[in-house]
Amino acid sequence: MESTLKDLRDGASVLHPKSSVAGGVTDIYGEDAATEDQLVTPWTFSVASGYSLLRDPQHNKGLAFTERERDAHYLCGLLPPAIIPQQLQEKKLMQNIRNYQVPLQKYMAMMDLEERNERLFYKLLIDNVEELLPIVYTPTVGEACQKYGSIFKRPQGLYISLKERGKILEVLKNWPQRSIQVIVVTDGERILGLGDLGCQGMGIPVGKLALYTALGGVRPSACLPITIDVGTNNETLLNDEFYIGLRQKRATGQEYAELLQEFMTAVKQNYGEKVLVQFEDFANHNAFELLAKYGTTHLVFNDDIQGTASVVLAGVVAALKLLGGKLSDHTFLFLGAGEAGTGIAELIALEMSKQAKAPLEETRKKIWLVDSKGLIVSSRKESLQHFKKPWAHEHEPVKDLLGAVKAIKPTILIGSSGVGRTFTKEIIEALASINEKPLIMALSNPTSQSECTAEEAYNWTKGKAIFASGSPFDPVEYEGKVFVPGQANNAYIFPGFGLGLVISGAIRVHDDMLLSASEALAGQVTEENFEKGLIYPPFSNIRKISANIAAKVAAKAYELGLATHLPRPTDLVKYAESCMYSPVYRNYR
Ligand SMILES: NC(=O)C1=CN([C@@H]2O[C@H](COP(=O)(O)OP(=O)(O)OC[C@H]3O[C@@H](n4cnc5c(N)ncnc54)[C@H](OP(=O)(O)O)[C@@H]3O)[C@@H](O)[C@H]2O)C=CC1
Ligand SMILES: CC(=O)C(=O)O
Ligand SMILES: [Mg+2]
Repeated sequence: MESTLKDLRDGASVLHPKSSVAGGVTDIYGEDAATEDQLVTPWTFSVASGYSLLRDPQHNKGLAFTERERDAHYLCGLLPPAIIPQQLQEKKLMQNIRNYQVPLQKYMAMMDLEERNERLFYKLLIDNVEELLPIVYTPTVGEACQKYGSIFKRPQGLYISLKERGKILEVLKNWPQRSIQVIVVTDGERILGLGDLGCQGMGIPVGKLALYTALGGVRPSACLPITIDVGTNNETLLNDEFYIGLRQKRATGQEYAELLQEFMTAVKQNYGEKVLVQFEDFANHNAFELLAKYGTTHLVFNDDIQGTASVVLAGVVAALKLLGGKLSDHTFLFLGAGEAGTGIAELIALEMSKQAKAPLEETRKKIWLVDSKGLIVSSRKESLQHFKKPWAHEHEPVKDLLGAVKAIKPTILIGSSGVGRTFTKEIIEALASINEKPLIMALSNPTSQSECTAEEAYNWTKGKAIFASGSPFDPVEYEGKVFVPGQANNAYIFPGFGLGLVISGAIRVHDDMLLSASEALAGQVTEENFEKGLIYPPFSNIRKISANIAAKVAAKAYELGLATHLPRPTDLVKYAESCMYSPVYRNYR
């Protein structure tokens, strides 16, 4: 009864849902503390063996089960005689995956593997990250979301729709894992640059969380993908007989806000204050508001606004080695003034203001944005959405990007419009005529929405450009020289960033943590990378990179008094590494 006494000492009620029962096991869902008329979830736990062990993806090892394990766990006869170690299983599966010609087939093979044998899935992803990232993540995940209704086999993650209004807490309790550390949630309204994919956006939280584990080392059982289904305005999906979501137009206004409020409250109630909620691919009319509203009460992070800002700032800071000058010596022009565009602009302005000890209002003036109506200027201020207003500088109206390049003369051009091929030959040539080495970042995903291709960037600048894109491009040969494009994607940041929050027990996200993550990433670019024209390190080193990011983010959390994991570990890099999930098979007793 020790913990019950402790609860009483702490002033908690004996019926507190987190109270412990005899034996010291935490009664997480309050089954034992509930009164007879309260509803409880009848969870049971058992040791998997025999046939069910082979069908349990968390514990299945396939042909890697040893003789002793086969004897001890009733597996004899259920497997052919060969014993194949994990390394060889990996070799065979990589061969199978390479045999598929179509990326979506590779995606489906990877998802099947995840459902069959989770550790082997992560072993493949970690060891072959550069090859498999474009499969489980952008660009293929975009196509998977578009076709989710047809390729859907088994549900992954939690679906919370308007039908669950009033019982979201109960829905959360249906999820088998209880110690959740990271939730990635979408409402599917702005999936990459592909627009409203409704409930089929689930591929994104699933993919992002696979990266949380593979790239950042957060345990898979601590990750929870969620899609909030409030309907879709995508007519094609509404008329698609295989569509898996609610067949109605999107709920908005109070109805939407109340569902999100119930969700955020239930999440905190169920998982506590330290669970990280990552908002992903919400449309900007909700994204900024949700971040502002819940940023003061929950541990929330918007990957599109904040993660993207941190990764782009890192790339720009690294690129200064090639471009020369300080951050404040450069002039930035964005195509796209939404979540990504204004999020990046704000973090660059913040870093500039810290470096130059200048007011934010001043440093913002080095940054210009173009939206679908042209250059954002002061005469448009009244009609602008709130997140664009800080960027409405004094200038005469300019109707398009070409005009803006000529008028503003940027040194750095950033695409965050979600619209493919908007960096035309004329625009890139105009940029190259102003700059010895223009930095071009075409951030929009997937590949079809990239503002230009790597080949276009190098050809149209006659090999002068430093180029990075949101989705990967192959190296390009121009006049006998090979140019390696970098990948400016928030996947460099969010896994390490989240790990840093988790290991420090952070309770809030602070902008200074984004700057720390950025600094850590920029610091990982080597001379060898620079020589190839790269402004990001290769993804093959991502676990080391993530540990460094996590350590810097955690250090900042401690410095700001936002960390609850005490005492602070002395060597945070080593500590981060020691916390990272390993996909190597465990031995069974
Ligand atoms: N590489 C990475 O890590 C990331 C990439 N992205 C990508 O960035 C893109 C945009 O995302 P996000 O910022 O969230 O989207 P938003 O919808 O918030 O913003 C899009 C912006 O682009 C503008 N725009 C759209 N079409 C045009 C056009 N033809 N000409 C000029 N401007 C245009 C919009 O103008 P208006 O406001 O007038 O409608 C809006 O300002 C997506 O493709 C996404 O995949 C996002 C996050 C991370
Ligand atoms: C990468 C990402 O988060 C996006 O394109 O939305
Ligand atoms: Mg996103």
